Amino acid sequence: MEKIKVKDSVGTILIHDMTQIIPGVSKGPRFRKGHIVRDEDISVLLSMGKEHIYVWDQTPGLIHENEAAERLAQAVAGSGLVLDEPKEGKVNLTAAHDGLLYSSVDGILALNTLEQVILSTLHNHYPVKKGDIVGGTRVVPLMIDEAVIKEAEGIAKTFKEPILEVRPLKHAKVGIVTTGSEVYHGRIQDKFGPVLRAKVENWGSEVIAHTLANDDVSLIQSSIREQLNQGAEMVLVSGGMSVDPDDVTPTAIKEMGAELITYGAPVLPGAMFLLAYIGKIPIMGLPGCVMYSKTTAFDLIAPRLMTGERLTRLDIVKLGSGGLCLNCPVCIYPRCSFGK
Ligand SMILES: Nc1nc2c(c(=O)[nH]1)N[C@H]1C(S)=C(S)[C@@H](COP(=O)(O)OP(=O)(O)OC[C@H]3O[C@@H](n4cnc5c(N)ncnc54)[C@H](O)[C@@H]3O)O[C@H]1N2
Ligand code: MOO
Repeated sequence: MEKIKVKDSVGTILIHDMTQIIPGVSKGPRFRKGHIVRDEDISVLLSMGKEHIYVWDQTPGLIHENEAAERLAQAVAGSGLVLDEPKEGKVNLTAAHDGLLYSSVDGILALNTLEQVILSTLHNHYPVKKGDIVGGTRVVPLMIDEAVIKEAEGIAKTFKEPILEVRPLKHAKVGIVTTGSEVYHGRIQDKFGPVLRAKVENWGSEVIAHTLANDDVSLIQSSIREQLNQGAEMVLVSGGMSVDPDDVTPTAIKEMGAELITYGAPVLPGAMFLLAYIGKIPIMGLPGCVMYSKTTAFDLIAPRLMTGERLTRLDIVKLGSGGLCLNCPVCIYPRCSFGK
């Protein structure tokens, strides 16, 4: 590519965004691609350390960084994503709606293995709000061989699912069965139900029934059945999940003909979590920590179920790496390592 002295560049067209960084103040394009250099720009360009600029070079087979970034973004984007305009050679992918990011670890690796190709994303299963940036694409050089981008596009097509996708959480009718003799007999006030209701509503779903049940297998089972008859599409059973003789919730769920996916999850807090299905309907057993701790296994697993994903035991055991909550004085999940 031909370069010319900035001093001689008045009237030429910039072929890429030119970034100015003022430490502690700002970072961004001071001049955009396509800008026609004016007299008064020369001193600014020199102050940004640019003594030379490139002149457009139409070498066949090479494409500009902006086009490369756009094509990469299009290749990886599935539903629920918006592609921003290229800025400084980079294209951001933002969430078109609230939901959960599904990002393919293998797909991201395959693309980044190509020289000079960059795809950077949030973690798989990151909860996102509409407008959040979930990933970005760019290439390293200003002009890149189009064959590299074609290869990236080909790789993206070999994956069954999109490399990046934001899935919305579907509205679910949720039933809650709160176990525990102390609550059932009114010895203490129920503090679990309100926590679960708030989480369910925050995920855009609704609680259609809330039943208190003594620590009694058949009473817990009949409470679950009744909620299923009322149309529950997900049932949460709280308490009675650990090792005391009165902890009968797992037995109740297992013995009512549910398909047990897991009793136990490599997540702290939330190790005594249970997931089972009756037909398509997930039944979860939630240990006491789900009431006590701000974020637990429940927060990692329930939103995935609400996207319609059917989870296997392997999905649950994969949570071990990153499954340890740091118990920060103020919870900043998901901006932390939990669930990553
Ligand atoms: N030796 C062991 N101890 C504990 C284990 C273990 O494996 N071995 N597991 C621990 C873990 S992890 C958890 S989490 C807790 C609780 O598990 P549970 O689900 O069995 O909880 P409960 O025994 O039913 O209740 C614990 C505690 O919370 C109060 N509670 C329960 N439900 C309500 C409610 N609806 N409203 C208000 N308060 C409620 C209950 O009164 C108890 O004080 O066990 C660890 N221990
Ligand atoms: O299940 Mo406890 O569920 O680890 O705090």
